[in-house]
Amino acid sequence: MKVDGKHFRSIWRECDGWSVGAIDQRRLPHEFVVAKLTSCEDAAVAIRDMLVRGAPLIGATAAYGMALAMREDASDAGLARAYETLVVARPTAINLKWALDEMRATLAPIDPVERAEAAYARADEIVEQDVEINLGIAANGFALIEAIVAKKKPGEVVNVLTHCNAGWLATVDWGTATAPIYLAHERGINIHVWVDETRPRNQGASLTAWELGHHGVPHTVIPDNTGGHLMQHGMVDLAIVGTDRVAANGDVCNKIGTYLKALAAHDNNVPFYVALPSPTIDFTVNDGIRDIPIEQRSGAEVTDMTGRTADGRLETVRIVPEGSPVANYAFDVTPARLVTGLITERGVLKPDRAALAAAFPERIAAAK
Ligand SMILES: CSC[C@@H](O)[C@@H](O)C(=O)COP(=O)(O)O
Repeated sequence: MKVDGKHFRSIWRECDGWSVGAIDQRRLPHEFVVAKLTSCEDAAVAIRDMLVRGAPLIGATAAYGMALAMREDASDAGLARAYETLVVARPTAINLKWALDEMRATLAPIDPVERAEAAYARADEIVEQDVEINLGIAANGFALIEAIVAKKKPGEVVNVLTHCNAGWLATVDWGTATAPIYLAHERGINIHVWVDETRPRNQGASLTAWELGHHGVPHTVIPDNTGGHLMQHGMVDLAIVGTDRVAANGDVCNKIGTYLKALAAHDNNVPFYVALPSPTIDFTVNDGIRDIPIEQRSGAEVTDMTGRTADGRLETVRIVPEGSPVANYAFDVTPARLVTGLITERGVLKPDRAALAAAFPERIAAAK
Protein backbone atom coordinates (compact mmCIF):
# COMPACT_ATOMS: atom_id res chain seq x y z
CA MET A 1 0.00 0.00 0.00
CA LYS A 2 1.04 3.63 -0.34
CA VAL A 3 3.05 5.70 2.15
CA ASP A 4 3.45 9.30 1.01
CA GLY A 5 2.83 8.26 -2.59
CA LYS A 6 5.40 5.44 -2.54
CA HIS A 7 4.38 1.78 -2.66
CA PHE A 8 5.47 -0.23 0.36
CA ARG A 9 5.02 -3.73 1.63
CA SER A 10 5.59 -4.54 5.28
CA ILE A 11 8.54 -6.84 4.47
CA TRP A 12 10.77 -7.33 1.44
CA ARG A 13 14.12 -8.65 0.21
CA GLU A 14 16.66 -5.83 -0.01
CA CYS A 15 18.52 -4.96 -3.27
CA ASP A 16 21.55 -6.98 -2.11
CA GLY A 17 19.32 -10.02 -2.68
CA TRP A 18 19.75 -11.57 0.76
CA SER A 19 19.07 -9.19 3.65
CA VAL A 20 15.49 -8.43 4.60
CA GLY A 21 13.86 -5.03 5.05
CA ALA A 22 10.87 -4.46 7.32
CA ILE A 23 9.01 -1.45 8.63
CA ASP A 24 9.78 -1.02 12.34
CA GLN A 25 6.22 -0.98 13.67
CA ARG A 26 7.32 -0.04 17.18
CA ARG A 27 8.11 3.44 15.90
CA LEU A 28 4.81 4.13 14.17
CA PRO A 29 2.92 6.43 13.96
CA HIS A 30 5.67 8.78 15.14
CA GLU A 31 8.52 7.74 12.84
CA PHE A 32 8.74 5.72 9.62
CA VAL A 33 11.88 3.65 10.07
CA VAL A 34 13.04 0.66 8.03
CA ALA A 35 14.94 -2.09 9.84
CA LYS A 36 17.41 -4.44 8.16
CA LEU A 37 17.39 -8.09 9.25
CA THR A 38 20.63 -9.95 8.49
CA SER A 39 20.43 -13.10 10.61
CA CYS A 40 18.02 -15.68 11.94
CA GLU A 41 18.47 -14.12 15.37
CA ASP A 42 17.51 -10.69 13.96
CA ALA A 43 14.28 -12.21 12.63
CA ALA A 44 13.51 -13.93 15.94
CA VAL A 45 14.11 -10.71 17.89
CA ALA A 46 12.00 -8.70 15.39
CA ILE A 47 9.08 -11.06 16.03
CA ARG A 48 9.57 -11.25 19.80
CA ASP A 49 9.96 -7.48 20.27
CA MET A 50 7.09 -6.74 17.85
CA LEU A 51 9.17 -4.78 15.36
CA VAL A 52 6.95 -6.89 13.10
CA ARG A 53 3.62 -8.23 14.32
CA GLY A 54 0.30 -9.51 13.03
CA ALA A 55 -0.11 -13.22 12.35
CA PRO A 56 0.63 -13.37 8.59
CA LEU A 57 3.61 -11.02 8.84
CA ILE A 58 5.02 -13.03 11.73
CA GLY A 59 4.88 -16.07 9.42
CA ALA A 60 6.53 -14.23 6.52
CA THR A 61 9.30 -12.93 8.80
CA ALA A 62 9.94 -16.42 10.14
CA ALA A 63 10.22 -17.74 6.57
CA TYR A 64 12.89 -15.16 5.75
CA GLY A 65 14.50 -15.88 9.13
CA MET A 66 14.91 -19.46 8.02
CA ALA A 67 16.48 -18.30 4.73
CA LEU A 68 18.91 -16.07 6.64
CA ALA A 69 19.76 -19.04 8.85
CA MET A 70 20.54 -21.21 5.81
CA ARG A 71 23.18 -18.68 4.69
CA GLU A 72 24.87 -19.10 8.07
CA ASP A 73 24.59 -22.87 8.51
CA ALA A 74 22.60 -25.06 6.12
CA SER A 75 23.41 -28.35 7.85
CA ASP A 76 20.65 -30.52 9.32
CA ALA A 77 21.64 -29.23 12.76
CA GLY A 78 21.48 -25.63 11.47
CA LEU A 79 18.02 -26.23 10.07
CA ALA A 80 16.77 -27.71 13.34
CA ARG A 81 18.33 -24.87 15.35
CA ALA A 82 16.74 -22.18 13.17
CA TYR A 83 13.33 -23.85 13.48
CA GLU A 84 13.60 -24.06 17.27
CA THR A 85 14.81 -20.46 17.59
CA LEU A 86 11.99 -19.02 15.51
CA VAL A 87 9.05 -21.19 16.56
CA VAL A 88 9.13 -19.93 20.16
CA ALA A 89 9.36 -16.23 19.25
CA ARG A 90 5.61 -15.72 19.91
CA PRO A 91 3.13 -18.37 21.03
CA THR A 92 -0.35 -17.53 19.74
CA ALA A 93 -0.25 -16.80 15.98
CA ILE A 94 -0.24 -20.21 14.28
CA ASN A 95 1.05 -18.66 11.03
CA LEU A 96 4.51 -18.74 12.64
CA LYS A 97 4.54 -22.53 12.95
CA TRP A 98 2.77 -22.93 9.60
CA ALA A 99 5.47 -20.95 7.77
CA LEU A 100 8.28 -22.78 9.54
CA ASP A 101 6.72 -26.18 8.76
CA GLU A 102 6.43 -25.15 5.10
CA MET A 103 10.07 -24.10 5.05
CA ARG A 104 11.27 -27.26 6.76
CA ALA A 105 9.26 -29.48 4.40
CA THR A 106 10.99 -27.79 1.44
CA LEU A 107 14.49 -27.77 2.90
CA ALA A 108 14.85 -31.03 4.85
CA PRO A 109 14.83 -33.39 1.81
CA ILE A 110 17.40 -31.44 -0.26
CA ASP A 111 21.19 -31.27 -0.21
CA PRO A 112 22.48 -28.65 2.29
CA VAL A 113 24.42 -26.86 -0.48
CA GLU A 114 21.12 -26.08 -2.19
CA ARG A 115 19.25 -25.03 0.93
CA ALA A 116 19.97 -21.30 1.08
CA GLU A 117 18.75 -20.66 -2.46
CA ALA A 118 15.73 -22.91 -2.01
CA ALA A 119 14.89 -21.20 1.30
CA TYR A 120 14.79 -17.74 -0.27
CA ALA A 121 12.68 -19.05 -3.14
CA ARG A 122 10.16 -20.70 -0.77
CA ALA A 123 10.06 -17.63 1.50
CA ASP A 124 9.38 -15.43 -1.54
CA GLU A 125 6.50 -17.76 -2.47
CA ILE A 126 5.02 -17.54 1.02
CA VAL A 127 5.17 -13.75 0.80
CA GLU A 128 3.53 -13.62 -2.64
CA GLN A 129 0.92 -16.15 -1.56
CA ASP A 130 -0.05 -13.91 1.35
CA VAL A 131 -0.79 -11.04 -1.04
CA GLU A 132 -2.84 -13.32 -3.32
CA ILE A 133 -4.82 -14.66 -0.38
CA ASN A 134 -5.58 -11.17 0.87
CA LEU A 135 -6.88 -10.17 -2.55
CA GLY A 136 -9.25 -13.14 -2.33
CA ILE A 137 -10.38 -11.98 1.12
CA ALA A 138 -10.86 -8.48 -0.31
CA ALA A 139 -13.19 -9.77 -3.04
CA ASN A 140 -15.22 -12.00 -0.72
CA GLY A 141 -15.53 -9.36 1.99
CA PHE A 142 -16.41 -6.73 -0.58
CA ALA A 143 -19.53 -8.72 -1.50
CA LEU A 144 -20.70 -8.41 2.12
CA ILE A 145 -20.18 -4.64 2.05
CA GLU A 146 -22.00 -4.39 -1.27
CA ALA A 147 -24.97 -6.22 0.24
CA ILE A 148 -25.13 -3.60 3.01
CA VAL A 149 -24.84 -0.77 0.48
CA ALA A 150 -27.79 -2.25 -1.44
CA LYS A 151 -30.02 -1.77 1.63
CA LYS A 152 -29.00 1.87 2.15
CA LYS A 153 -29.91 5.13 0.47
CA PRO A 154 -27.54 6.04 -2.41
CA GLY A 155 -24.23 7.39 -1.05
CA GLU A 156 -25.12 6.68 2.58
CA VAL A 157 -22.08 5.80 4.68
CA VAL A 158 -21.21 2.19 5.59
CA ASN A 159 -19.75 2.02 9.10
CA VAL A 160 -17.30 -0.79 9.85
CA LEU A 161 -15.81 -1.39 13.29
CA THR A 162 -12.41 -3.08 13.60
CA HIS A 163 -10.17 -4.07 16.48
CA CYS A 164 -6.36 -4.07 16.68
CA ASN A 165 -4.46 -3.94 13.39
CA ALA A 166 -5.33 -6.56 10.80
CA GLY A 167 -4.24 -4.19 8.07
CA TRP A 168 -1.47 -4.29 5.50
CA LEU A 169 1.08 -3.76 8.26
CA ALA A 170 -0.03 -7.05 9.84
CA THR A 171 0.32 -8.95 6.57
CA VAL A 172 2.59 -8.50 3.55
CA ASP A 173 0.09 -6.21 1.80
CA TRP A 174 -3.62 -5.31 1.85
CA GLY A 175 -4.32 -6.81 5.28
CA THR A 176 -7.10 -9.23 6.11
CA ALA A 177 -9.83 -7.25 7.91
CA THR A 178 -8.86 -4.13 5.97
CA ALA A 179 -8.66 -5.77 2.53
CA PRO A 180 -12.43 -5.51 1.83
CA ILE A 181 -12.39 -1.98 3.28
CA TYR A 182 -9.58 -0.82 0.96
CA LEU A 183 -11.32 -2.42 -2.01
CA ALA A 184 -14.65 -0.78 -1.13
CA HIS A 185 -12.91 2.59 -0.75
CA GLU A 186 -11.15 2.16 -4.11
CA ARG A 187 -14.48 1.31 -5.75
CA GLY A 188 -16.05 4.51 -4.51
CA ILE A 189 -18.17 3.18 -1.65
CA ASN A 190 -18.67 5.72 1.11
CA ILE A 191 -17.01 3.71 3.86
CA HIS A 192 -16.01 4.83 7.36
CA VAL A 193 -14.08 2.80 9.92
CA TRP A 194 -14.44 2.91 13.70
CA VAL A 195 -10.93 2.05 14.90
CA ASP A 196 -10.67 0.57 18.41
CA GLU A 197 -7.56 2.02 20.01
CA THR A 198 -6.71 -1.52 21.28
CA ARG A 199 -5.04 -1.15 24.62
CA PRO A 200 -2.48 -1.84 25.87
CA ARG A 201 -0.21 -1.57 22.81
CA ASN A 202 -2.67 0.56 20.85
CA GLN A 203 -2.24 -1.15 17.49
CA GLY A 204 -5.54 0.40 16.38
CA ALA A 205 -4.68 3.96 17.35
CA SER A 206 -1.06 3.72 16.19
CA LEU A 207 -1.14 1.42 13.17
CA THR A 208 -4.66 1.02 11.76
CA ALA A 209 -5.34 4.75 11.96
CA TRP A 210 -1.94 5.44 10.34
CA GLU A 211 -2.63 3.02 7.48
CA LEU A 212 -6.15 4.20 6.82
CA GLY A 213 -5.05 7.83 6.99
CA HIS A 214 -2.26 7.30 4.46
CA HIS A 215 -4.73 5.60 2.16
CA GLY A 216 -7.38 8.30 2.54
CA VAL A 217 -9.99 6.03 4.15
CA PRO A 218 -12.31 7.99 6.49
CA HIS A 219 -11.94 6.69 10.04
CA THR A 220 -12.41 7.62 13.69
CA VAL A 221 -10.30 6.29 16.57
CA ILE A 222 -12.39 5.29 19.58
CA PRO A 223 -11.53 4.11 23.08
CA ASP A 224 -11.97 0.35 23.32
CA ASN A 225 -15.08 0.70 25.49
CA THR A 226 -17.05 2.66 22.88
CA GLY A 227 -18.14 -0.05 20.43
CA GLY A 228 -21.15 -1.24 22.45
CA HIS A 229 -22.55 2.27 22.67
CA LEU A 230 -22.14 2.82 18.92
CA MET A 231 -23.86 -0.49 18.16
CA GLN A 232 -26.82 0.35 20.43
CA HIS A 233 -27.33 3.53 18.42
CA GLY A 234 -27.19 1.92 14.96
CA MET A 235 -23.80 3.43 14.20
CA VAL A 236 -22.06 0.18 13.19
CA ASP A 237 -23.19 -1.78 10.10
CA LEU A 238 -20.71 -4.60 10.54
CA ALA A 239 -17.59 -5.53 12.45
CA ILE A 240 -14.59 -7.10 10.71
CA VAL A 241 -11.58 -8.25 12.73
CA GLY A 242 -8.52 -10.36 12.03
CA THR A 243 -7.33 -13.44 13.90
CA ASP A 244 -4.17 -15.16 15.09
CA ARG A 245 -5.61 -18.66 15.11
CA VAL A 246 -8.94 -20.25 14.21
CA ALA A 247 -9.65 -23.61 15.83
CA ALA A 248 -11.23 -26.49 13.94
CA ASN A 249 -14.55 -25.78 15.71
CA GLY A 250 -14.57 -22.19 14.42
CA ASP A 251 -13.51 -20.49 17.67
CA VAL A 252 -11.48 -17.38 16.87
CA CYS A 253 -8.44 -16.15 18.79
CA ASN A 254 -7.59 -12.49 18.28
CA LYS A 255 -6.28 -9.45 20.13
CA ILE A 256 -7.58 -9.06 23.69
CA GLY A 257 -10.97 -7.35 23.69
CA THR A 258 -12.23 -8.95 20.50
CA TYR A 259 -14.54 -11.22 22.52
CA LEU A 260 -16.22 -8.25 24.22
CA LYS A 261 -16.88 -6.66 20.82
CA ALA A 262 -18.41 -9.91 19.58
CA LEU A 263 -20.70 -10.02 22.63
CA ALA A 264 -21.82 -6.45 22.02
CA ALA A 265 -22.37 -7.19 18.32
CA HIS A 266 -24.44 -10.28 19.16
CA ASP A 267 -26.61 -8.29 21.59
CA ASN A 268 -27.26 -5.63 18.95
CA ASN A 269 -27.70 -7.82 15.86
CA VAL A 270 -24.58 -6.37 14.25
CA PRO A 271 -22.88 -8.87 11.90
CA PHE A 272 -19.50 -9.88 13.30
CA TYR A 273 -17.07 -11.17 10.66
CA VAL A 274 -13.56 -12.51 11.02
CA ALA A 275 -11.16 -12.23 8.05
CA LEU A 276 -8.46 -14.86 7.82
CA PRO A 277 -5.99 -16.44 5.44
CA SER A 278 -6.10 -20.25 5.44
CA PRO A 279 -2.67 -20.59 7.17
CA THR A 280 -4.38 -19.16 10.27
CA ILE A 281 -6.61 -22.25 10.62
CA ASP A 282 -5.28 -24.78 13.13
CA PHE A 283 -6.99 -28.11 12.56
CA THR A 284 -4.98 -29.64 15.43
CA VAL A 285 -6.94 -27.54 17.94
CA ASN A 286 -10.53 -28.67 18.44
CA ASP A 287 -11.57 -26.27 21.18
CA GLY A 288 -10.18 -22.75 20.84
CA ILE A 289 -11.12 -21.55 24.32
CA ARG A 290 -9.48 -24.50 26.04
CA ASP A 291 -6.48 -25.15 23.84
CA ILE A 292 -5.12 -22.03 22.11
CA PRO A 293 -2.11 -20.71 24.07
CA ILE A 294 -2.64 -17.10 25.13
CA GLU A 295 0.46 -14.94 25.16
CA GLN A 296 1.06 -12.92 28.32
CA ARG A 297 3.27 -9.91 27.77
CA SER A 298 5.19 -7.51 29.97
CA GLY A 299 3.24 -5.50 32.53
CA ALA A 300 5.10 -2.43 31.28
CA GLU A 301 2.75 -2.41 28.27
CA VAL A 302 -0.09 -1.75 30.73
CA THR A 303 1.64 0.56 33.21
CA ASP A 304 3.43 2.79 30.69
CA MET A 305 2.38 4.80 27.67
CA THR A 306 4.62 6.36 25.03
CA GLY A 307 3.68 9.35 22.92
CA ARG A 308 5.05 12.44 21.24
CA THR A 309 5.20 15.65 23.22
CA ALA A 310 4.16 19.00 21.74
CA ASP A 311 7.83 19.84 21.12
CA GLY A 312 8.37 16.60 19.18
CA ARG A 313 10.09 14.37 21.72
CA LEU A 314 9.03 10.77 22.33
CA GLU A 315 8.24 10.33 26.01
CA THR A 316 7.16 7.32 28.08
CA VAL A 317 5.06 8.00 31.15
CA ARG A 318 3.67 5.71 33.85
CA ILE A 319 -0.11 5.77 34.27
CA VAL A 320 -0.56 3.10 36.99
CA PRO A 321 0.43 3.61 40.65
CA GLU A 322 3.81 2.14 41.56
CA GLY A 323 3.24 -1.24 43.17
CA SER A 324 -0.19 -2.03 41.65
CA PRO A 325 -0.07 -5.47 40.05
CA VAL A 326 -1.16 -5.66 36.41
CA ALA A 327 -2.16 -8.48 34.04
CA ASN A 328 -1.46 -8.41 30.34
CA TYR A 329 -3.18 -11.19 28.38
CA ALA A 330 -2.52 -10.32 24.75
CA PHE A 331 -5.33 -12.36 23.15
CA ASP A 332 -8.77 -13.78 23.86
CA VAL A 333 -10.98 -16.34 22.16
CA THR A 334 -14.37 -15.56 20.68
CA PRO A 335 -16.60 -18.63 20.59
CA ALA A 336 -17.78 -19.65 17.13
CA ARG A 337 -21.43 -19.05 18.09
CA LEU A 338 -20.74 -15.29 18.20
CA VAL A 339 -19.12 -15.19 14.75
CA THR A 340 -21.39 -14.44 11.79
CA GLY A 341 -18.93 -15.69 9.19
CA LEU A 342 -15.29 -16.32 8.36
CA ILE A 343 -14.08 -14.31 5.36
CA THR A 344 -11.46 -16.47 3.66
CA GLU A 345 -9.79 -16.55 0.26
CA ARG A 346 -12.21 -19.34 -0.69
CA GLY A 347 -15.42 -17.64 0.34
CA VAL A 348 -17.35 -16.58 3.43
CA LEU A 349 -17.71 -19.68 5.60
CA LYS A 350 -19.84 -20.70 8.54
CA PRO A 351 -17.59 -20.89 11.62
CA ASP A 352 -17.68 -24.63 12.07
CA ARG A 353 -15.60 -27.71 11.40
CA ALA A 354 -17.66 -28.93 8.44
CA ALA A 355 -17.40 -25.66 6.52
CA LEU A 356 -13.69 -25.23 7.25
CA ALA A 357 -12.90 -28.81 6.29
CA ALA A 358 -14.92 -28.59 3.07
CA ALA A 359 -13.16 -25.39 2.02
CA PHE A 360 -9.64 -26.41 3.03
CA PRO A 361 -9.38 -30.22 2.74
CA GLU A 362 -5.61 -30.07 2.12
CA ARG A 363 -5.08 -28.31 5.47
CA ILE A 364 -7.06 -30.90 7.39
CA ALA A 365 -5.08 -33.67 5.67
CA ALA A 366 -1.77 -31.98 6.60
CA ALA A 367 -2.86 -31.70 10.25
CA LYS A 368 -3.27 -35.47 10.61
C1 LIG B 1 -4.05 -9.97 9.91
S1 LIG B 1 -3.46 -9.84 11.50
C2 LIG B 1 -4.53 -10.72 12.58
C3 LIG B 1 -4.08 -10.63 13.99
O1 LIG B 1 -2.73 -11.00 14.06
C4 LIG B 1 -4.29 -9.22 14.57
O2 LIG B 1 -5.66 -8.95 14.61
C5 LIG B 1 -3.69 -9.16 15.94
O3 LIG B 1 -4.31 -9.51 16.91
C6 LIG B 1 -2.28 -8.73 16.03
O4 LIG B 1 -1.74 -8.84 17.32
P1 LIG B 1 -0.25 -8.38 17.59
O5 LIG B 1 -0.05 -8.65 19.06
O6 LIG B 1 -0.15 -6.94 17.22
O7 LIG B 1 0.65 -9.26 16.75
